[in-house]
Amino acid sequence: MSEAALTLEGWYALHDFRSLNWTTWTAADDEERAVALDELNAFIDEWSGVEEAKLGSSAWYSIVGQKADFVMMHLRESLEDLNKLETAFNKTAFAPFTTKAYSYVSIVELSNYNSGGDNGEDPMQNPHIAARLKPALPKARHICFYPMNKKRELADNWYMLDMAKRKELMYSHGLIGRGYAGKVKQIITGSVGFDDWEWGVTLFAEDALQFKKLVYEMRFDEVSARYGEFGSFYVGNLLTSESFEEMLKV
Ligand code: VOV
Repeated sequence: MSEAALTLEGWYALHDFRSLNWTTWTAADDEERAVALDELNAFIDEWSGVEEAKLGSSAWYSIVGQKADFVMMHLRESLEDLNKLETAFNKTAFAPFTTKAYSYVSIVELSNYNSGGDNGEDPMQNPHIAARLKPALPKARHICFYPMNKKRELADNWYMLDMAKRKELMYSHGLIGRGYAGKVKQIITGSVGFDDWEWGVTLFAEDALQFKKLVYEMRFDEVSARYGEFGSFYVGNLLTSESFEEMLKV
């Protein structure tokens, strides 16, 4: 049996994708729409307190294309916290104007492929590692999310490669990624046992074109070229209360 990579886990993650029901939104009167937006803003205003208390982080982006209209990405200490958040949204007067589009449940994950090995230290006490496991989501202009698997086919089975080979392959993956330092920030969340794919990939960038450049370059790297399997891609733009209200103005 091949040796499993050791993983460190941080905050639980929920990507909550919603679509707007333009028919009911445009049919509502000004008063109904104002109440709905007030309750939505009150819900969103709570996120900054959670982030300041270092108990989680949330981000809010519009989605381009027909898969969804916006996504709320939440990182929190527990699955219960995530459950409370989606329920709190569902209770707002804004929620009836939306429909559920897609969701993804996972947990921020770091694996030991690139670490030097066990040096006796508790990795959770390392501030660099802690900051990656419990990150404040960047308020970058764009987001890109997609789920992925590592292949388990007879000829190409990631899970049957030995640790040394996987380390070697992941080293090259990391090298490509490092070429995008300062341009793309990645948050890898593990979802084995939680959702339909093995990982969620969330990328943040000021320039959306860098998503295409990075994902394309990685397609030629063996980890992705041979072993990567990908789900649907969601790409979007940073939202603020002002830009969301602007988008909803009728
Ligand atoms: C933005 C750049 C970037 C950088 C620097 C980077 C680096 C690294 C390192 C150093 C490591 C290993 C240690 C760890 O940190 O866990 C990883 C791990 C991982 N990655 Fe990555 N990755 C990037 C970016 C990046 C992208 C764009 C993708 C999607 C692949 C694609 O083809 O679309 C990806 C996937 C993953 C996955 C699924 C894992 C977990 C694999 C596992 O088997 O456990 N990743 N990744």
